[in-house]
This record gives sequence, C-alpha cells and structure tokens, in this order.
Amino acid sequence: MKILFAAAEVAPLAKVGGMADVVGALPPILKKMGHDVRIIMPYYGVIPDKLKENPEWIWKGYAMFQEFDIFQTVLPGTDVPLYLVGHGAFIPARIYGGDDEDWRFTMFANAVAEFAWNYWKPNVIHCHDWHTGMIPVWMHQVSDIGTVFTIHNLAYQGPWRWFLDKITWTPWYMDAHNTMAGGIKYADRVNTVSPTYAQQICTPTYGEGLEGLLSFLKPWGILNGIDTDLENPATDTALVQNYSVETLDDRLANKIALQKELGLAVNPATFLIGMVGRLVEQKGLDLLLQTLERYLAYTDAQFVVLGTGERYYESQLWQIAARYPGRMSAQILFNSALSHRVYAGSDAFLMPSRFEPCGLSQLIALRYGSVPIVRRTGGLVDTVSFHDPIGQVGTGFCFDRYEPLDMYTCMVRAWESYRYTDAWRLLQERGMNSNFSWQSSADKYVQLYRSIPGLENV
Ligand SMILES: Nc1ncnc2c1ncn2[C@@H]1O[C@H](COP(=O)(O)OP(=O)(O)O[C@H]2O[C@H](CO)[C@@H](O)[C@H](O)[C@H]2O)[C@@H](O)[C@H]1O
Repeated sequence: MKILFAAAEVAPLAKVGGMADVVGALPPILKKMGHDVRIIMPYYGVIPDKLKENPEWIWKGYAMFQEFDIFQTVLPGTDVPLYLVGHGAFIPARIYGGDDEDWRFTMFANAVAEFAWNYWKPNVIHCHDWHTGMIPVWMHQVSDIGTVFTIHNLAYQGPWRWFLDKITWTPWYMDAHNTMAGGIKYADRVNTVSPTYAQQICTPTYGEGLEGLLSFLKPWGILNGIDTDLENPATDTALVQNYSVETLDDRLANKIALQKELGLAVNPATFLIGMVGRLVEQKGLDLLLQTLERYLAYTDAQFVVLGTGERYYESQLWQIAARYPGRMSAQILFNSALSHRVYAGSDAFLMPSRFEPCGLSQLIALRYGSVPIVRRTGGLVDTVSFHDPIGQVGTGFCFDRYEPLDMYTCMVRAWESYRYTDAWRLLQERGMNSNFSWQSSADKYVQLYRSIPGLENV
C-alpha cells in the first residue's frame, strides 16, 4: 500500500511533543512490513543542521497563490523517503507560534494536497492533528486517495471557518467550523491514540466541543508505542551508566549523576521524583502547584521537572525550586539527552494529566525503571496499572479524581513504598518487562487503512 504521512512535527528533525515521536517511529515499521511509506512535513529553518546531506529539489507547486518547492531526502537513520515543503513562511527556526501560524499550516496542508494530486499519488494520506485537517476535506472529492485522520491533541483545533474562507479554497460541501472538525468529519477513518481516550472524547468532559461529531463517528483507539531501539537504557548514550532489567543495580549510578548534575543533595537513598513534559494545563500543572510545596515539606523526597510551556507554570516551578535548594530542580528547557537522564535517574515519574490521549513519557519511564505516578485518564489507564505489593501485580501508582488531595496521597504512597526495597525492585522489573513496542499498533493501523472501501486488497 502507498501511504503518505503528513504532519507538522517529525522526530528527530522537528519535535515539540509526542506527535513527533509517533510520526518518526511508525513509518519505518510500516515500511519494514512491506508498504511504500513516505513522509511530508514543512522544511523548517531548524532542519538543515540536522541532516547530513542537502535535500534534493524535485518539484515546484502552487498553493494559495504561492509558489512552494518540494525537496526530497530520507528520515535520518531510516530508509523512509521524506519530502520537505519549502516556503518562506517556514524559514524561521520556530515550529509553532507566530501570527502566521494558521496561515502557514493551511498552506502546508494545501501543498500536501497539490503534491498528492500531481506528483506522488498515495492510496492513503495519514494526517495528524489540525495542521493537516483540510487535507481530508479536499480529498473528499477524489475517490482514489483515502484519508486517515489521527487525533493527538483535541485541545488545539486550528483556524476557524471564516478565516479559512478568506485564505484558501473551502469547498461548498465543507460543513465544519474549524480544521480539526473538518479533518474529523471528512476523513475516511478517524482514530486517536488510546482506546480509553477514544471513548472519553465522545463525552462533553473530554470532547472539546466536538463530542457530538465524535460520538457519531466512533473513532478507533490505537495505542501508541515507543521506539524500543531508541529508548533503551542498555544502549542509551546519554546515560552515565547503561543498565537493563538484569543489571538493575547499575541504575543507581544514574541517580547519583543526576543529583550531581542538577545540584540536588547527593544521597542514593532519597526518593527522587521526575517529571518531563510540556508545561501546559493538560499535564496537571495546577494540581502540582497546589501540592508540591506541602509534599516537599512533609517528606524528604527530591523533585526534578524538565519542560517548557506557559510562562506562569515555568515561573512558579522555578520559584518553588529556589525555595527548596538541594531538594528540587526546575529545568525550564527542551533537552532530549537530559530527559533520558531524568527517566534513568528518577525513582518515580509523575504524570497527573487532566487529559491524556496516550502519553509516551510514562512508557519511556516504565522502560527505564522509573515507576509512574499517574492520574487514571486516557492512555494512562491503558498503560499503567495499580501496584499491589501483596499480589505482586501492577506497574505504578494511580489516582482517579482530578483533585490535589488525591494526587498528594498517591505521591505519599509512592514515597512510603519506596522504603520497601524488595517490593520496589519487583515493581520496577514489572514495568521494565512491559511490552510497548510499535509492532501490534502498526498491525492495527494497517487494519484501519484496509477498512477504507477500495483498499481491502491493495
Ligand atoms: N522539555 C523537554 N525536553 C526533552 N524532551 C521532552 C521535553 N518535553 C517533552 N519531551 C518529550 O516529548 C514527549 C512527550 O510525549 P507525550 O506523548 O507524553 O506528550 P504530548 O502531550 O507532547 O503528546 C501528544 O501526542 C502524543 C502522541 O500521540 C500523545 O501520546 C499524548 O497523549 C498527546 O498529548 C516525550 O518523548 C518527552 O520525553
């Protein structure tokens, strides 16, 4: 089958969050399964430095009264062809933000449609989030290109219809008020990235205003995986000491190194909680700000947060860290190597999300032996189970209600459990032995493509 992935983020070339990891990991696996998979993304100013060779110019197209160029290369470390949409709007190094965000991604979507119509015609275009939402709308009028639309983050829905009318061609049949709604309504198949979140978005609490449409369409829920070659503590070059589930004692060197690197009191016995992620409301930052100081005051635990996002959260975390020197570190930056050292050096990993389509951070934490403390929502329900020290089952600490006290209690439970070292080690081992590889999800995506009429036997 010929499959074209279209996305605003693709790891390792342009990454802000988890969507980049998915679009960087799934195509190589589908390719190994024998499909002709290619990726198309904007040619951002950050990309040239990350490529060994200059991409080759292959085609010129027109979209929204603009000329754009298509360059071809391969996704680094793979043999998956990668097309880059070159236009002045993408030259700045930023990926998101800026006054022209709605315009530039609508232009990107338009360029992808032109490319698929005129240069390389796939059987299916796999679109990701609102940036590509207009592609299913336009493709609705051709019968030989199918579309799949994957929701990674329903909270960001893209430009409104009145703005689209001004800048691009919105077909007469388009009956959707923004690009996210358009993608969902007109794609041949819609999915999100975990079974639980697929059900939750059909309700007003999680549907972000699109629950009516979603409950009518019933999206598929296909759990994300992680690249187990890339996210592997046994080979990770960012760590001071590699380890595996068989050599778990070696892991401690990473904790001591992390404490030293971040200026925490060096003590291997101190319970260390890590957190890595975008500092936005979705990630449960308001719960954290209500409880963290009390937690630091009540326990002897240490806390490390790595992330960037909303200024308010960044400055609040930074201020708490300033009040607890040696106990807490706030790293307000994006740094993949450091994130791996946090996964490898922390005892537990906090993810108290308000909503979570799937979540990759908790999967990486499990693989690195950092025990997740999560709110049971979305993909966190599907990937982390209750720790029961008597029955020796479960992989993490979970709480249900989005309430500060519930999170606080859960964090205290984790802190106390850490003192029972034998049970803790078994808990770590169960997490590290969990299987979150991409293969079974890739099989489900192929089923999803094949469920589109006409693609059953391609
Ligand atoms: N400051 C920083 N420095 C280094 N690395 C950082 C970082 N901040 C975040 N990361 C990395 O970015 C990734 C975050 O992925 P997640 O899936 O957990 O969340 P995100 O909300 O971005 O993704 C959205 O899309 C994905 C993919 O579908 C869904 O799993 C998820 O639920 C949805 O919200 C992880 O690999 C993490 O290590």
